[in-house]
Amino acid sequence: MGIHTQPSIPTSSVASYPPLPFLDTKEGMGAVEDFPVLDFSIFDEPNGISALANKAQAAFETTGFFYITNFGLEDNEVKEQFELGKQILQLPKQQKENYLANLADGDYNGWRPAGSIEQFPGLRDNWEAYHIYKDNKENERNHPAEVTENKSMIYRFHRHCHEDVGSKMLRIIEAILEVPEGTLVDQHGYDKNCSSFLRYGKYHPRTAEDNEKFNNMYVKDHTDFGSLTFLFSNSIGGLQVRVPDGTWKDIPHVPGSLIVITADILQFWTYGYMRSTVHRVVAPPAEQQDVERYNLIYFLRPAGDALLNSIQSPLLQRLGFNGKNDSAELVERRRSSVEDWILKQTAKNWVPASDQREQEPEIDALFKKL
Ligand SMILES: O=C(O)CCC(=O)C(=O)O
Ligand SMILES: [Fe+2]
Repeated sequence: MGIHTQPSIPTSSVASYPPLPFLDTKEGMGAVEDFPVLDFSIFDEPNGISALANKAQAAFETTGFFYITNFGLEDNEVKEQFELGKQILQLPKQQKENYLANLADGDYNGWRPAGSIEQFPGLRDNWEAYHIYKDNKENERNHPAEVTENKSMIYRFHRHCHEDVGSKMLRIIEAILEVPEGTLVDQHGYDKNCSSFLRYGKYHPRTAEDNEKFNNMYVKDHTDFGSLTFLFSNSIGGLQVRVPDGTWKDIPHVPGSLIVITADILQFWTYGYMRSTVHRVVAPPAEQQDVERYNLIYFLRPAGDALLNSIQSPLLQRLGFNGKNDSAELVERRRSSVEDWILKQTAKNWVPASDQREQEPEIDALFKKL
């Protein structure tokens, strides 16, 4: 059914890079009890998938947000990736410019400079990222030596996120939806043409005065565009999730965990039963405010030619998630492909701040009449 266990990643030369500042702080962090932790070590046990499905189901109905532990990568393998990201993003600007992503066309493969988008009128964002798309022919491009020299290590990590963690998570969702094995996994074959990618990100710290000008915001409220997003938890705060009563919760660091964010495609596919997580990044707590905030994220997306049409699920039928009350706009939207949705959403990042939709990700607007 498409789940492949990858061998673990060997320690490479990257391990000798200077370590990142992994700070230990509680300030600004919420309570971990608010979100479930799925222990993947039980996945292959008899009833393991249904136990994990039972644990995840309520989260999918509310925030779409939870953690995974024991996901098959050692702490030092994850740390090695953070360090590699730091190494790439510390390269001189002129060098990174050789690897610019074709952002205007919605293509993130390569370097995305800080300040690419206007966050508030006249004010540009403070984050840059280096993106590595899947190891497929159509994604080939030039990369700095830091990438090419570590290519096999990077792609093994990439594949583990996609084919192991991603497939297991999709299998759990298939169990929740009571659909045949493979219904979702098969739409995410690693060899299919899609825009899944690994992000090495870096937020440049701002002064307290600048933070105030930006309403303390690093990344405004948004949902992610693919199916699932996996963020490797680290101790630098700032990530927040919107909960059903409309308030925001700080996301606590759970050492050794992977943070899961549900993204738009799952909301489309389930007639809105599963919620695309509304999240944002604010300036980290005071004691971390001067720290460069690195992140490491895998964005899992289905094949680009898959449709936004919903899947046939006995659970959804029983619960009445059948699209009967969908707006004409939503019905129309469902006829488009995954690639079309992702490209249109990405393009919106380039809309001037004064014309941007305030406080309401488009997925909220499309589904609010349900
Ligand atoms: O940096 C983070 O914690 C989250 C970033 C994020 O939401 C994104 O890149 O889509
Ligand atoms: Fe996000």
